[in-house]
Amino acid sequence: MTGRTAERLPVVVLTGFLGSGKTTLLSRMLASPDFADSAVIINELGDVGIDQDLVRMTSETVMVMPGGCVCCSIRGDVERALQRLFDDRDAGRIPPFRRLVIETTGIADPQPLLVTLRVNPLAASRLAPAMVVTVVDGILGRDTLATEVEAASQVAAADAIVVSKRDLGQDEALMPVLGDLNPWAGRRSANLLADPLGAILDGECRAGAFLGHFACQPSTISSSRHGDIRSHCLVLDEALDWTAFGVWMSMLLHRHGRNILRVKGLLNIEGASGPVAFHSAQHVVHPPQHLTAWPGDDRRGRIVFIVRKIEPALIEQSLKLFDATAKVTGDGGGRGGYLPAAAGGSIAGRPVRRPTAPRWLKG
Ligand SMILES: Nc1nc2c(ncn2[C@@H]2O[C@H](COP(=O)(O)OP(=O)(O)OP(=O)(O)O)[C@@H](O)[C@H]2O)c(=O)[nH]1
Repeated sequence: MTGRTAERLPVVVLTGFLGSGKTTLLSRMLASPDFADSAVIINELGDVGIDQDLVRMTSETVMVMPGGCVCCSIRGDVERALQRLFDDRDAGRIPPFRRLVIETTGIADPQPLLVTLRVNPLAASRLAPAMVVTVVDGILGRDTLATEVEAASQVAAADAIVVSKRDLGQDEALMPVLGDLNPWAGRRSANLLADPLGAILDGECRAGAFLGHFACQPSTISSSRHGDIRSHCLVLDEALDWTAFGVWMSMLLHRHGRNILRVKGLLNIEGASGPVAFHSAQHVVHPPQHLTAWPGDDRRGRIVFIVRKIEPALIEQSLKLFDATAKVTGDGGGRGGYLPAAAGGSIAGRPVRRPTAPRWLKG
């Protein structure tokens, strides 16, 4: 090994379909001494990122590439991001880092990124061959693999596959499917919220053990692949009524189900002292997390939607209308009917007054 090769930094590409658990795993990694001194590049769909706000709490060197998908429209941005990271590091403008983690968007085919990392001169000279860790949703994974070509490509590219959400009751038929798709990758079943990191990422995956991994295939992707999928970020100046939001979200998922690929929000809820993190992937709504503090000075709520075949403006209009109606109706307004708790959604968990739903939301 030459002196130059010895300086090449390990790089992990963290991929996985929307909502599978990439950011959860990334946050765990960055909190671990094994991954101290990591620089992070996060590629998020949409103009306003949520992930980086959460991840920035655990790492100082986070670079975000919003607004496109790393596998198609912004490949040049990867090269620029790398250049800037190394320039800033060499000039002492950011803390020195000894490894790099790149989190792709949930709908990225990672192959073009891997090609870029191999052929870009800066990457080729400063980075070791990438190690690909693919997170597969333990509940939705099999369905997603059957319908989303990018999800299959993510699994195919993996050196290590982490199957998340074991605690929620994983689909037992998923592992054999993953084995068929990629017999070479190590596979782990995990509860990303609770398992020790060492159990999630076995020895092969840990920092420092990345050299000599795999050769990737040339890309065949075209940018039109994501034609039906759009992301949209809502920034909400005013605090939301939690009950109205829960009812609205339940109706939205009930009505538009599989075409709501992902919802992620940092919500400013009336009466709450900190933000509430909200996640759903397709029809699965995760329990909201009450955070103690906002990641920065901006206290406005923001919700990112990744949808297929839906006009994002309609979502925005209907939420605003719904929330406004809830506020006008108020507790004693008496204009709305009562929803049973089940229809009101597990979020609210109590009977709620239903504001008038826009026709677009009705089934
Ligand atoms: N119970 C449980 N929840 C999990 C697990 N892994 C992830 N989650 C939850 O799943 C939701 C989505 O996780 P994220 O880490 O944001 O998923 P992601 O892959 O980064 O999503 P995108 O950025 O949209 O692609 C969050 O509410 C997590 O807390 C797990 O193993 N168990």
